[in-house]
Amino acid sequence: MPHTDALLRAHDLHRHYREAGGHGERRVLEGVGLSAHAGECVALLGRSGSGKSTLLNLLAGIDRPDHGWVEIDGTRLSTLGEPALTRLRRRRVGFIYQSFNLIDELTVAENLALPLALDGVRAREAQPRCSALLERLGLDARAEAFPDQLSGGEQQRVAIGRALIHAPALVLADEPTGNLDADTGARVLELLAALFREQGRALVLVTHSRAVAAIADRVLTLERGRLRADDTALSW
Ligand SMILES: Nc1ncnc2c1ncn2[C@@H]1O[C@H](COP(=O)(O)OP(=O)(O)OP(=O)(O)O)[C@@H](O)[C@H]1O
Repeated sequence: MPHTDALLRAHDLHRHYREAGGHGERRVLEGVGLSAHAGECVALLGRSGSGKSTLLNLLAGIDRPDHGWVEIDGTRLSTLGEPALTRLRRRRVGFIYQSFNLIDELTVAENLALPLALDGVRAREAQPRCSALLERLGLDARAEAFPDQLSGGEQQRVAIGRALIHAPALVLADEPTGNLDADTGARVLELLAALFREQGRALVLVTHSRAVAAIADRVLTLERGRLRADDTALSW
């Protein structure tokens, strides 16, 4: 696979934690490599405690590896200081969380526009992008509602929009349908899959669910600190 067009590349990532009490180490990641291209969805499976969140935090530049490197859209995160890393995260990465993480005091439209506002995009430029995306999300009638007036599925649709509005290279999703019932989750997932492919982002999706992993182009399992291709996953 050519590396040049990968939006995400991670090489030989190691992350160890000191055991409680200060003796010994918990070796969570021991040589993880991963890449994702435009329009590609990679699902990460793994038992609880296998290190999925640890890996997502390294890919997002929220945490730094003990060894190895991560590149987003050709920029190696280890070359950036904290302000530049924060800027890159705001511009080039979108996050979708299990618990939606919308801001209660902001309307749907304001939540959606937040990544643009944080990046200094003027309201006049942001507005048409927000309107178009709200329509695509089926939320145009809810633009002025607040998160607590929305269903779980609607809240996650807003969160998906917020993760995509600023045209990130990479979208990281952590159990995006974990708080939704099966039907709502399936519809939200369908929308997520359609949108990120249309827009040519790379999506890394952490999940426990086989149904969720089924939207992925590749399924990888984290086990004993390493990633392995899950050959059975695509034929579930
Ligand atoms: N800051 C930390 N300090 C010490 N140990 C940690 C820290 N963060 C995570 N760990 C340990 O690393 C291991 C992996 O945790 P992680 O949260 O990455 O797993 P996970 O696969 O995301 O689990 P889950 O599916 O339950 O969310 C666990 O044993 C956890 O206790």
